[in-house]
Amino acid sequence: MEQEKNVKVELSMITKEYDLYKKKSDKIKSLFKFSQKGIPHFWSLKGIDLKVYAGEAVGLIGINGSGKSTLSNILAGIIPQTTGQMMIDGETSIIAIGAGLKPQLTGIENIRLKCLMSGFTNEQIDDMMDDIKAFADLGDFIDQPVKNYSSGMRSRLGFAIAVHHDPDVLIIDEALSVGDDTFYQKCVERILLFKEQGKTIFFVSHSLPQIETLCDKVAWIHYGELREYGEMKEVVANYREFIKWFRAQSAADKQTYQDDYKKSQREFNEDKLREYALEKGHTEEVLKGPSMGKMSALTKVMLIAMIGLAVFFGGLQLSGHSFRSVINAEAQKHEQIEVVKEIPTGVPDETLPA
Ligand SMILES: Nc1ncnc2c1ncn2[C@@H]1O[C@H](COP(=O)(O)OP(=O)(O)OP(=O)(O)O)[C@@H](O)[C@H]1O
Repeated sequence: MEQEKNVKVELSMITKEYDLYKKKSDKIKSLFKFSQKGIPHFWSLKGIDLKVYAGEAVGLIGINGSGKSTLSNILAGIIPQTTGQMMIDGETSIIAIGAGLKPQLTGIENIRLKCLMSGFTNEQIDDMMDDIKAFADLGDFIDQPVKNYSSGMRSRLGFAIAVHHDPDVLIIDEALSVGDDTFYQKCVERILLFKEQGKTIFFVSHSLPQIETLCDKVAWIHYGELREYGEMKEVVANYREFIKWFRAQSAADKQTYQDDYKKSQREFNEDKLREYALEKGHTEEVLKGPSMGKMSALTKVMLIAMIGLAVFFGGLQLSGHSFRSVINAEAQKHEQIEVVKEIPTGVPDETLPA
């Protein structure tokens, strides 16, 4: 029975909204504006619900730009969702081509860096190093900077590091599409072993045969929406039908279809999201996001006040009088006995009387 299974990942109304600034300076200017009016928005994800159990491998499919990588990056904690709730039971690790690898560092240095960042000690890394090197099977290239690697070699290194981290949730974003057959087989075996161990796998791929080999369930993302989620065979069959239908359309009709969906992603907003959430039986609570999504008006007021104070004190300093000396001059002028001693300007002022 499904209820008895262990829920590993639960997403409720996950959205990702991007502000489409024309210039970098517009982004800075927006920090000082209280209204977001006039800034075009784009909702890459429009409220994704997903419940995944231990030991399941879930394929994420969809046409280009549908939101697969956005979702996998949110799952991996690389980017925050704008709104929505995400529960992940355990550690996640993502393998995407080159993700998280430092191009200037060698393969060995990248292994050490990523392992240290994940909390392993140098001794533990020494113990794991030979296994990781063997899995990556890069020969002498392991001592070369990663910037000299092909995409397949980067994928090998990323895969080797990630599987040795032994994550509870493994996210593979197109990383298998660039490897050769031998490496692909090795990864497939490892992924199947992970499944047996009750780990959860998200697998992003345009290759339906790969999805069919590895996945139990499939989430079909379509222009930011979860169009279908269910048993692999059924969803893949429906997706194939859609692709066939889409390819049969004229160039003009394809364009209109895409334009309409993109328009709806630009015109999506909080009201529509609320309506959609309630329709799906969620409460308002679920619409909250991680607080880092957007700056609130209060945060903006505080930021502007702090910048104002910095400019004010900086101005006093620049004009040759520190804030402290101005206060003391004022105090002496009014024959006050108290000497202001400790107003922290951060800059020592030798001109002050002791
Ligand atoms: N930083 C960003 N700013 C604005 N829009 C973005 C940003 N990142 C992604 N997008 C948009 O979000 C949508 C989803 O992108 P995403 O990369 O998740 O799609 P995808 O399904 O992984 O595509 P592909 O199959 O081509 O890799 C796209 O329309 C993309 O243009």
